[in-house]
Amino acid sequence: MKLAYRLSKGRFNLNVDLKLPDTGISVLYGHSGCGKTTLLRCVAGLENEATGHCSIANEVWESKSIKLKPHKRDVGYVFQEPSLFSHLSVKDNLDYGIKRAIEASKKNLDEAIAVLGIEHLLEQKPAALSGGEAQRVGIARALALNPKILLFDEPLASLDDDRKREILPYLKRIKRQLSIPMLYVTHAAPEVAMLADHVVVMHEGRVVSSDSLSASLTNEKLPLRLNGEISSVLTGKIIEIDKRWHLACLSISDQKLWLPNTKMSIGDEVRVQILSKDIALANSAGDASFQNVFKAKIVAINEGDHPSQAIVKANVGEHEFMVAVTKRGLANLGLRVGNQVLLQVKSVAIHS
Ligand SMILES: Nc1ncnc2c1ncn2[C@@H]1O[C@H](COP(=O)(O)OP(=O)(O)OP(=O)(O)O)[C@@H](O)[C@H]1O
Repeated sequence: MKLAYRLSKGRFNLNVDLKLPDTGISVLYGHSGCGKTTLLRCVAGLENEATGHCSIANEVWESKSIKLKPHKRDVGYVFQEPSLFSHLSVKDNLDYGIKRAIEASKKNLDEAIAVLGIEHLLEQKPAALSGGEAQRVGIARALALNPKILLFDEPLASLDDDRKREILPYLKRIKRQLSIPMLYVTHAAPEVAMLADHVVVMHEGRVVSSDSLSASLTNEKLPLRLNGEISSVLTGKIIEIDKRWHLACLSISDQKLWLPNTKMSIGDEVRVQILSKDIALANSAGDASFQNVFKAKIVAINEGDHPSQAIVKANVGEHEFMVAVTKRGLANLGLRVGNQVLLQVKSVAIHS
C-alpha cells in the first residue's frame, strides 16, 4: 500500500511518503503529537484538507483527481475507547455496526465474533463488560465490516497491564488469520515488540525510518530503541517442552533457545524479545548457568551508550542479535568483526 500525504494544521505539518506491506501490522511509532493519529485519519478520509495519494489493495482512494468520501473507504477503525451503545446488548451493538456497511455480512460478523472469542458475551450489556472485553467487541465490530484495512489508534492505551496481556493474543490471531494490512498507532514498546511486522518511526510530522521490525531493531547505526533499550526480536516454532523445569524450546536457525513456558505447546509460533544487556559473549562455553549458548558470527561493532560500552551485532543463521558489552570485555576476549563467538542468553531474561 502507498500513503503519501501533506497537511498543515496550525503549526503542525504532516509530510509523509510511505510504501508499506500489504499484510501484517505496520506500527506508527513516535512521541505524542508527531502526527500518528492524523495519518490514520487521512487514510480514513477524515482530513478534508489533506492532499496526497492513498492506495490500498490495488484500489486508489486518493490521488490528484480522486478523494473518496470516508463512507466509501472500506476501513475498520478501532479507537482507544470502543464507545459501545450502553442500552444495546453486545449483539445489537455489532448488528448496528454492520447495518450500514456495504461489504459487511453475517458471515463476516460470525467470523469476527469467533476470532475475538466473544460468543459468550453477546447477550451482555456493555456495562457488564471488563475494559478488555469491551475492546474485543470494538475490534470485532471493526472486523465485521470486512475492511480492506484495519486502523488501530492506541487500542490498548486505556487498559491496565493485565487487560493488555489479555488482548494481545487476539491481535496476534487477527494478524495470523487475516491477510489485510493493519496500521497500528502506539507509543507502547511492548506492543511494538510483540505485534509489529513493520515499524514507521515518526517525528514532527515526518517519517524518520520505515523498515521491518527486525531490521529497525538491528540497524547498526541507529537501532530502534523500545523503552530506551536496544534489543532483538526473534520468531520461531516451539519444538520441545521441558515439563519438569517449566521451559519451552524455540528453534532458532537449528539451535535451541530455552525460555519460560507460558502455556506454550509444540508447534506454536512464538516471538521473543531479548534485551542487548541480557546477552553475554564468550569464546568457549564454561560452567555457567546460562541455558542458551549460540554459535554466532560478529558482523558489526559500534559505540554503546557510554564510552565504556560497545554494541555488537552477531548473526545466528538468519537471525540477528544485538549485544551490549564493555569494550574492555571485548578486548579481553580479542573479538573483532568476522570472528565466531558464543552468545550466552539467560532464559529468565527472555520476554515472550
Ligand atoms: N485541529 C487542530 N488544529 C491545530 N493543530 C492540531 C489540530 N489537531 C491536531 N493538531 C496538532 O497536530 C499534531 C499531530 O497530532 P496527532 O494527534 O496526529 O499526534 P499523535 O502523534 O497521534 O499524538 P498522540 O500520540 O498524543 O495521540 C499535534 O501537534 C497536534 O497538536
